[in-house]
Amino acid sequence: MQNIHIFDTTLRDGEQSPGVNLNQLEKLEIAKQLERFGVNVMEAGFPASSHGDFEGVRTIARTVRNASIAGLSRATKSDIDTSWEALKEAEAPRLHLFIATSPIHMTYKLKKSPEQVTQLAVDMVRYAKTKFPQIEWSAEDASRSDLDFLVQIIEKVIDAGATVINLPDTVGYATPAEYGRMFRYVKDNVRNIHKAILSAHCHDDLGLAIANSLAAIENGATQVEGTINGIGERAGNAALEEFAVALGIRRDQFPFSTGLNLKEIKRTSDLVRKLTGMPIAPNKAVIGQNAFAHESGIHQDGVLKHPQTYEIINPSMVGIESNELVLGKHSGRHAFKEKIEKLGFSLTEEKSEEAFRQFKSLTDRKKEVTDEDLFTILTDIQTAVSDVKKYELLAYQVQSGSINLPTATVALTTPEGLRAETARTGKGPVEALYNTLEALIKEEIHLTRYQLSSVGQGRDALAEVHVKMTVNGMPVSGRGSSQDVLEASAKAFLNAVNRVFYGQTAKVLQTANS
Ligand SMILES: CC(=O)SCCNC(=O)CCNC(=O)[C@H](O)C(C)(C)COP(=O)(O)OP(=O)(O)OC[C@H]1O[C@@H](n2cnc3c(N)ncnc32)[C@H](O)[C@@H]1OP(=O)(O)O
Ligand SMILES: CC(C)C(=O)C(=O)O
Repeated sequence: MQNIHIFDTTLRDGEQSPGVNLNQLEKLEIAKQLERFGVNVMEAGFPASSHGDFEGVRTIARTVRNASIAGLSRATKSDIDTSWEALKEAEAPRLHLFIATSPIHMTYKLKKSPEQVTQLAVDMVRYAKTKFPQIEWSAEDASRSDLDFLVQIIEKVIDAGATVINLPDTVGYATPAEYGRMFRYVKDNVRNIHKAILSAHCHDDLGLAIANSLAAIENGATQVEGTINGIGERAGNAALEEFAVALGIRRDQFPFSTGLNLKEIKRTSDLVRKLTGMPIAPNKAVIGQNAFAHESGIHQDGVLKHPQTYEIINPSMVGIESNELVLGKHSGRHAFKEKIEKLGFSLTEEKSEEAFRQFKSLTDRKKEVTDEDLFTILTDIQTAVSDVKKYELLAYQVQSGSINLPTATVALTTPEGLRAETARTGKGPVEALYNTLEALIKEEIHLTRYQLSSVGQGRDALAEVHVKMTVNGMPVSGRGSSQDVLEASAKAFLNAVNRVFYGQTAKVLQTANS
């Protein structure tokens, strides 16, 4: 059976989703989970785009050992040099070099003729080959490019040393038949194509990203690129979990295998959702909340009689188990540590102790502590930046009702280590709380998005808040969780503000300052 290489770009194209900005610890946590999921290549970022991205890529290159690490680069020597500096310590570094090949991109964006683009592509692949063992070359906007021009330029970049040829549907314009035809044409007409792997990279503007990826592998592609939860520019990229499950369920139609461990899908998806703050539609295929729910009587009757009447995917295939009850009030450190490992976390002694403290405090307030609760606590602790000065919540109180004006009182420590407290009113309890926090933090803050969701089900579910805001004009996001909605809201607010004080938001800082 033909094996398909999986190239994950959650940390690069996925991070290009509007409003998503991951710090280094968050990127690293996702990278480690992608490694567990079994991707062959992970694109860790675009090193030349900012200092923060450079550091993020370098950290991942130094840490992840079981996947090739790629970095995106324009066709310029300085982008290539920066990428090499970020990637050189990876086990299997890969440069992802791109340049657009469609008439519209060459004429209006690059302002170059096809001959100039060809020369630049060849020169830069040759230059990159002096550093990188693996070069993936992408013909940006391939699906709107002239096929014979594609054939010519691909032959030349392979001769120059490219080992992977990626043909992206950059703007999600292609239909499956067209996209498949392009791969067939390239496969049949590029003289030296046997020296390279052909790769598909699809966007979902017309909702065809998975259909197009499948058409590509039916026509010669042996690598597929995509992101977890389908996040990415505009309507997003091909969702890798959907692609993997489509192959798993319809092997009769698609006789291809991957090295992915499908049981890691749920965890990978949860982690990406949590850290990016990108919500998942309940009806999203494979990982949406309703993907395995049956509401109507006739369906329920069928499923009770024989699950496969209405259920083509067994939830356990993607790591969704029935909500397991875990550890309680009387559990000790040994059982807790074993549980941490089972959930896939590897914490330092200090972080493990902090997790145990938070777990114990939760068992005082919550009847049932589930795996989902623990996953939330552990993710927050694992990605918390502990060694920087920041704002910390000491205490808060909010009074709210239909008669009095909602009023919040907050006490916090400032990055200088001082205690500050004040009170403000608002139209509702969250606004009162945020007005108070704004009054305490001497920066110009504008909240642009507030999103509240619950982790798990039931009256005592944890609240999770994601916010987006600008701090002194810089866009930044934050998240917080707690059993108390207001505490989760305050934590999310401070988490966003604290990112500004930590170097990992360099990408955001640079963009805003430029
Ligand atoms: C399809 C894709 O997803 S491609 C990847 C897109 N991702 C991103 O853009 C995210 C990161 N980008 C960034 O941080 C910034 O755009 C940077 C740092 C890379 C560049 O910033 P700036 O130098 O300010 O340039 P800006 O983004 O405004 O314009 C891009 C320039 O690169 C050129 N360019 C675009 N693609 C390429 C390429 N593949 N090779 C060489 N040059 C290119 C453009 O023509 C333009 O050049 P010009 O200034 O001579 O007109
Ligand atoms: C850089 C390339 C591969 C890309 O992201 C696209 O064309 O969508």
